[in-house]
Amino acid sequence: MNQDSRGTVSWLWEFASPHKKGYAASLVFATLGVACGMVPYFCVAQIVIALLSGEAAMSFYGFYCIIAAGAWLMRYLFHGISTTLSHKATFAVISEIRVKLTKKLTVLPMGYLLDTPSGRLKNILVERVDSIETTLAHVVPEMGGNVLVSVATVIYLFVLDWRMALAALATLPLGILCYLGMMRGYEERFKNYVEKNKRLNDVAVEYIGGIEVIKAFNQSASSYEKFTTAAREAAASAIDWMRSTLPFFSTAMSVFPAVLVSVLPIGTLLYMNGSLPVDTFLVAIILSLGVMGPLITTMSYTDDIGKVHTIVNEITSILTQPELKRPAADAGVNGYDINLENVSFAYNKNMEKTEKAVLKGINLKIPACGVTALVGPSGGGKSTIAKLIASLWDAGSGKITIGGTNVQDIPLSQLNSMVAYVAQDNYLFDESIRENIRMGKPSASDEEVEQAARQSGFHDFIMQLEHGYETSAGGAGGHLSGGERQRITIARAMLKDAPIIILDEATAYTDPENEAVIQMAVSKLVEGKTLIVIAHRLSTITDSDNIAVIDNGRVSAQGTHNVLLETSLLYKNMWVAHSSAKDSMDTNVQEVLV
Ligand SMILES: Nc1ncnc2c1ncn2[C@@H]1O[C@H](COP(=O)(O)OP(=O)(O)OP(=O)(O)O)[C@@H](O)[C@H]1O
Repeated sequence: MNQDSRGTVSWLWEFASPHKKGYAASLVFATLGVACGMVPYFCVAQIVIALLSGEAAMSFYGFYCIIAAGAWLMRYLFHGISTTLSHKATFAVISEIRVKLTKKLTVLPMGYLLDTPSGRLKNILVERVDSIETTLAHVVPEMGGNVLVSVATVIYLFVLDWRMALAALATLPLGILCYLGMMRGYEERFKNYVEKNKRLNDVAVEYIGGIEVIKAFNQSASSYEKFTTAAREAAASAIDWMRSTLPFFSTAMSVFPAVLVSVLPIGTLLYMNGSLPVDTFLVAIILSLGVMGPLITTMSYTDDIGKVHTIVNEITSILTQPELKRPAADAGVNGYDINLENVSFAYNKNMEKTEKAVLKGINLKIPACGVTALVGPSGGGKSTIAKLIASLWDAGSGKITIGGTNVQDIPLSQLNSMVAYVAQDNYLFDESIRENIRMGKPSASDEEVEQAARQSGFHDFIMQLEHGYETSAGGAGGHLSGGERQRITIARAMLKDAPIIILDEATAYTDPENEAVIQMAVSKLVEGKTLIVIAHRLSTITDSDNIAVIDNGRVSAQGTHNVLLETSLLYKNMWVAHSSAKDSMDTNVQEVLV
């Protein structure tokens, strides 16, 4: 999945380097903190030596007690400063990563977004990005500081007496072996845990999103089972991860501090044969106890290092996805006529050149300032044409031009400002109707929003709702009917005031009476614009300047309604079928009324 061969460290550096000053300062304070934490051990060593040598002056002991207490306080002060600095930098990094990810999502082809379950994307955006916090805010400064102080103390012990230094480090190899045991297969197990949790997220989102269908078709048992299976697998992966980690971890934690097992007998032996002064012996005992604290802290971060590769891979799997390639600078566009030249396309790239392609060499001229309708059998490729014009995907071969410029040479932001695309199921956010309409033009005032709704013929309808414009549209527009949602998305597109408007079955959920009202309002509003309408109800597009019949990925005929009735058998059949369905519906209605 990851397209980039860069290593984890290189990515972490890219994320963290804008805040390197904060991390460097945090590392300095962390080192000072750990160093201060070692000072009391030195003080205790001095006090014990003085006691043994018969030192009687209380001021001597008082001095070292004050130094020890002061250093202990400073340790927490420096640690506090260090962790504040590292967290400040890390939360900025996390926010920058999230901004990068969300920006990236806007320039990725729709195919990638549709093929990736939304639970998975949410999991990466929220949980995975969050889990980078431990690595950056703790591992970098605290592990760094602890390593530096441990190494300095061990060097000091070697200077004092190399034999006692080795004795102090005697438990280290066993402890390291335990850690190596813990780290064997650690990454795979963590990866498995992450994968299983992603699956759980996917299934949970699917379960909640499809709850209506599940209930309607009495699928609760099997759907719930899918959910519980995913939950069980996620739990099992966590248990497997912990089970193979904890025994090694606990052993390491018991072995590391057991320094006296080696220091005491070896030190006593050397002291007895007269080659180790008593004060050196005592200092070695105290420092060997002191050095294990930072070493254990250092080791405890190794599992975070084991996780970070998987976490970074998850994040970069989105960041390295190939984008829709577009130039940065605005392109010159000479008008708003649209031209498709020999355009072929397949959702699955491998099928681009086969009969299974969705579009197979489409040639279509859509003049500016007019209404072009795309009609044809279901699955013929009408919506796909609209989506390629709106640059939701790139054409596989051939080219699409707007005002003579290839859409692939137009930056997405410029294209987005030129095209308003209203699909059958446009998303409404869990905000008021007013805010949902305002999304068409974020700078619009309340009056402009209401004006757009009024001009689109929706104002009265909105005012009839319980809270008027402040009525919540609900998550995914769930509080409104299909027709109501479509009216809001049309008002949103009208407010955008783009020169090219695509209505892809945008009134399919609306009843015929309201559809006629909407169409009249829309046709007034789009004067002078390029309007593309995709419709199944042929009666709604008979007045179009240009109608293209799309069948099986090809343009099978083109012309006005009357011309097509003469020249296209497919169109004529569709018209006859539509008219007779309409007639029989009208008769049924009349029969019911009688
Ligand atoms: N995201 C997608 N991934 C894979 N195949 C897709 C995708 N979207 C559409 N298709 C397929 O592409 C073909 C053309 O679909 P398209 O929606 O363009 O047809 P349409 O003419 O607009 O149909 P309808 O009138 O039913 O909306 C269909 O076979 C459809 O299954």
